[in-house]
Amino acid sequence: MIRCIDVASRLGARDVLRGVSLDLDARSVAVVGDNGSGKSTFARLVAGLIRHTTGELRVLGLDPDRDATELRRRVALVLSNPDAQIVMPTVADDVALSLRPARLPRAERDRRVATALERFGLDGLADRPAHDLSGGQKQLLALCGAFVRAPDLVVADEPTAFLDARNARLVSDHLLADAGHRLVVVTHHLGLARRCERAVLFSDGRVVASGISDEVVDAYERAVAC
Ligand SMILES: Nc1ncnc2c1ncn2[C@@H]1O[C@H](COP(=O)(O)OP(=O)(O)OP(=O)(O)O)[C@@H](O)[C@H]1O
Repeated sequence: MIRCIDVASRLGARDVLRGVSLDLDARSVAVVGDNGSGKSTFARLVAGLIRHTTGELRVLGLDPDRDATELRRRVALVLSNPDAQIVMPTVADDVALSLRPARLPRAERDRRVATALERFGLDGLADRPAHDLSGGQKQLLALCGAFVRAPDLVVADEPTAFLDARNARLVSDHLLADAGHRLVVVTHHLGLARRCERAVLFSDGRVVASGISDEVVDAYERAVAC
């Protein structure tokens, strides 16, 4: 799913990621580490939002430099702040916006939006103003907008950050569901990280551990306890 060979990312005057080499072929990968360790930068690289400076990167076999359009079509990004992702006035219109690039016939677009809203329990809220939703409902709306496109890879950056335990569980269940997509999730929620197949631990812009998620999270917890 993701292959990095000695990848570096320089943002402004800073080398934010350095010497990142990874070969990840799991259905779900958690990205963990301290604040400022480079997790979000890694997520943005994988989603094609920013370019790496040196090294070789492949995501779903695609080269983000050469295949940027294809990468954006196949990868959906979900951020921790759902307000930042709401563009359209109503819930249904906001989800439909994600399908605009697909140029579907109106009936097909409406059908897919309705199915997605139902899947995320938002079908009763289709005509509500999107900004009036609760924090948890907005995060579900952001997920809905990502999943309606049937992406091959979902990259989620702290998707449970503002959620209560119930909604965090709901969002995690949707992200981890076996629905034909792969997942890369940046999270400080180590329970969610442990539910992923693999995990990567970042420290100061470098990968310091990668492998079975329980083992990587154990290593992180030991490092934090020191
Ligand atoms: N556009 C930028 N220009 C310069 N420095 C940046 C930029 N974006 C991020 N950084 C720096 O890169 C480092 C890593 O940031 P990043 O957001 O990837 O960390 P993170 O591990 O996701 O942190 P957190 O857990 O706090 O969200 C930080 O020191 C940050 O200040």
